[in-house]
Amino acid sequence: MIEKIIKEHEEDKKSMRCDGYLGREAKDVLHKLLDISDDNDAPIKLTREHIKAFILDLLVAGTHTSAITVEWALAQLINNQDVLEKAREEIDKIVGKRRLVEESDIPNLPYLRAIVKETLRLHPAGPVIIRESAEDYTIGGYHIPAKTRLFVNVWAIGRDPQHWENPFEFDPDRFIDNRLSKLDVRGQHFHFLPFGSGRRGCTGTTLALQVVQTTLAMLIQCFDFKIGDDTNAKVDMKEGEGVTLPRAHPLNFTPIPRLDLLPILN
Ligand code: HEM
Repeated sequence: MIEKIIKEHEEDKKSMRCDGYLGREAKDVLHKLLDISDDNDAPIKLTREHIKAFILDLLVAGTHTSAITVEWALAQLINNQDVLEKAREEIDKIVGKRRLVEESDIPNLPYLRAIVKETLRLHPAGPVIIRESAEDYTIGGYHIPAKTRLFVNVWAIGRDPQHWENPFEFDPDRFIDNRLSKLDVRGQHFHFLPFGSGRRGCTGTTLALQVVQTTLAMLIQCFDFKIGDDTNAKVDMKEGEGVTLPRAHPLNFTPIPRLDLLPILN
């Protein structure tokens, strides 16, 4: 599949179909990688293998993780209707009902951002991060020899009662109205590491946040969510198995439009 996409991009390049070649379409990241690989003066020679590995990395690391985070967030919102209502009020007040939420609205939607943080705390799509000790070290009374494989349980840290009040409650307000409001997702606070930390931390954090926050905001803005016929039905929150902490069961619900979508989409 990736070979086919690369070949199509090479054709674009030959027929000068995109921006910088002829000015019609913008170049995407693959066009730019091909440009670099054709550049004989580049400090590092980018091979086809490098390009394939890079694209695969983005697909593997970037798609399922973001999709699962949106799915867990929706499940939590369906089970916590008061939180859903509050998020909807915020979006209706800041964005209104005549246009869709856009990425540029996100800085003005603190409660929505808190919902995503709270989702990442309880359901980190990277539940375990892995390191190797560079040298001998003693920490917390444990001696760790050099070259030991270390597993950091991000999932358990996010639920640790020593760091979180009512850790099992889905409570986005914890990130708004107390000392946790400054708590960031980018690995500066070691009791909250949804994107890891340090030089091997997630390179896609900014993109992931934009995608997850905007997607979730649009869903909240446009739909009510109904499970079966019982208005009080709750979503089963059982976790499944897998490196990205998927749900045990797919999230099945009926989206009920709450806005007149056609004029908005037009
Ligand atoms: C909600 C979505 C995402 C979550 C929760 C997430 C989480 C993580 C975590 C926990 C790590 C390991 C960090 C560490 O070991 O310190 C990681 C690594 C990585 N992520 Fe993400 N990620 C997400 C989305 C993305 C996206 C959208 C991309 C790119 C398109 C991406 C690209 C990567 C890459 C390339 C690495 C490996 C970095 C390295 O080893 O140097 N991730 N991610």
